Amino acid sequence: MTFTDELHELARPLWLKSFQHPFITELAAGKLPLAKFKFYLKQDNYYLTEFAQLHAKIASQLSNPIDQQILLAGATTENNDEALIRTQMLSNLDITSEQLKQATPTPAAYNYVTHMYYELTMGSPARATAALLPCYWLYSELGTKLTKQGSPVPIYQQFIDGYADTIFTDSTDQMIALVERLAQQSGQSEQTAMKDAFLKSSTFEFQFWQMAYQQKQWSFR
Ligand SMILES: Cc1ncc(CO)c(N)n1
Repeated sequence: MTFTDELHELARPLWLKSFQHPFITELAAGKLPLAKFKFYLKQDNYYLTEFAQLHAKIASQLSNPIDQQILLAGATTENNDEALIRTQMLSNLDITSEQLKQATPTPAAYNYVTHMYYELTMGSPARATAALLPCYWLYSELGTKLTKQGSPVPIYQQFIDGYADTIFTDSTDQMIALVERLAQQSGQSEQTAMKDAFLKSSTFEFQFWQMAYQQKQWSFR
C-alpha cells in the first residue's frame, strides 16, 4: 500500500463523518438554510485566502521546481476555478467585501488555519503539504459523490459541481502525488508526523461543517 493509500484508509471514518454531516446532506437535498451556507462562505473566504498564501510559503521552502510549481498553482486566485466560482456565488448572494472583512474567523476556521501554519513553521514543508491535502481530496470525493445525485437548489449544485470538475480533481491528483513523493523522501518519524497533520486536518474539515451549521462563534464575541 502506498503512503497516500494509507492516509486515505486512516482518514476514512473521519471523512464519513463529513459526508454524513447535516450541512452536506441538507445541501444535497436542497434543504440547507441559506443563512448557514452564507455563514460557511464567509468563513471559507478567510480559510481560502490563508490557504492560498500558505501554498506560496510552502513552495518557497521546497527545492524541487516541479514540486514548487504544483503548490504555486494553488497559490493564485487568478485562473483558479474554485476562486472564480466563489466570486460568482458571493456576488449572487449579495455578500459584500465589507461583510467579508467583518466576518472574523470562528474557532473552527481559526483552528484549522493555525494548524496548517504550525505544521509549516514548527514542522516542515512535507508536514504542511500533508496538512493541505484533505482540503483537496475530501472535497473532490464529496463533489464526485454528490454531482450525480444533484441538488435542487442551483447554487448548491454549482458548489458541488465545482469540486467534481476535472480541474479540481486533477489538482487533487497532483497534490496526492506530491505528498507521496515527499513521504518517500522522508524518514519514519517524519512520515508519522505527516499522517498526524493529515488526520488533524481531516478532523478540522468535519468541525468546519459543524461550525457553519451551528453558526458557531467564539463565546466572548
Ligand atoms: C474548509 C475547506 N476545506 C477544503 C476546501 C476545498 O478547497 C474549502 N474550500 N474549504
